[in-house]
Amino acid sequence: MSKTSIYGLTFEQLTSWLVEHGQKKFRAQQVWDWLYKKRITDFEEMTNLNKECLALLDNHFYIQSLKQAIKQESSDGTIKFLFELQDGNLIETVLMRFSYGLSVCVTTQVGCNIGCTFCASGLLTKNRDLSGGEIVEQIMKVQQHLDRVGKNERVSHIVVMGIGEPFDNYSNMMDFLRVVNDQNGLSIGARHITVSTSGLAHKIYDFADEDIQINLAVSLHAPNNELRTKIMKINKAFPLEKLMPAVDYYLEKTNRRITFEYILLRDVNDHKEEALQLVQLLKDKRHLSYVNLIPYNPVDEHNQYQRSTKESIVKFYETLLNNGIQCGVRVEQGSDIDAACGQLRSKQIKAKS
Ligand SMILES: C[S@@+](CC[C@H](N)C(=O)[O-])C[C@H]1O[C@@H](n2cnc3c(N)ncnc32)[C@H](O)[C@@H]1O
Ligand code: SF4
Repeated sequence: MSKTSIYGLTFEQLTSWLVEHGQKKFRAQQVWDWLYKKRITDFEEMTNLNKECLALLDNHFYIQSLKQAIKQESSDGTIKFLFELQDGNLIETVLMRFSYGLSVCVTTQVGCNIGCTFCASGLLTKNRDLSGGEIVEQIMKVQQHLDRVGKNERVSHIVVMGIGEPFDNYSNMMDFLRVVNDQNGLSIGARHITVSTSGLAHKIYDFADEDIQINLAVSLHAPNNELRTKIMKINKAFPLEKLMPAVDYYLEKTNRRITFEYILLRDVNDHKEEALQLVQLLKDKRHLSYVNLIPYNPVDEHNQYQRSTKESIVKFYETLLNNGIQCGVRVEQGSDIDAACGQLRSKQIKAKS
């Protein structure tokens, strides 16, 4: 029987599993305290569990499987981790420091099949989905790094914006969200967690119907179908006529704000014309919309794109703002390391091949 990651179980799943295996319900809280409060990595350290329970856990689960392959530290405090999974695949996880706290960007898939034309993550097609446990373990590895540094710092925010399309790995992503949000464990507030999608409209409906208050970001990047299809192939399957009704459903159902991500690509989508089209697209939902303008992180393989000039970024921002659209320009993190998501992984794979 092959073991699975204990991080992949929600509190309810662990409780039922323990009860089914003849253990008392309260053991679940003991196990979670060891995992998420004391953050141990070996079942033997769970000293208040009886031998039978320890053997049971040890026979069915493991705690950690990710190996740190590379750690790059930026002068601004950003740390990028490259982890090797049990099967040898590589993934990235990033720790970022903001005035409001420490945020971790997690990966949900090994590669990505959506293949956006500007993204390093999509350079290598998807090998497989990550399990819920493998996504949770990324947070635990970063938290354990912080524990070792010893400044009593805690991961306070999560962005599901690493390699992969989270809505293409929906149920594992939801298990992950339930584990990290659970008050019995890490208790990271739902409003401190953001999931970003390239726009899988049917899953936006599902996400709106979930009983959890996680923030949603939609990678828009263009205000019309022609341009969006050029930049993002996914727009063929989910054009704006499908995406925007899903967005409207989400807003109506949750009454929570959506962030629209918009990478500014020089002379591609950064003119006044596109800014005005974006205003039109969002004007009926501007009270619940926020546009995050993202300076493009150059990727060698996508050299058809350049970062917009500072001047055009400011003009685009002002056009949105003057027309009543709430917006901001993303503060860059880790620009002196392989900052674009998926870049460190693809470089490492190229170097090995
Ligand atoms: C890597 S994706 C992962 C989440 C999801 N697949 C999505 O596309 O929203 C997270 C965000 O990074 C952005 N991104 C990808 N490549 C980028 C680059 N080279 N420079 C800046 N942002 C980039 C994406 O457009 C998206 O908004
Ligand atoms: S931007 Fe998101 S969806 Fe597009 S290729 Fe990159 S990870 Fe995949």
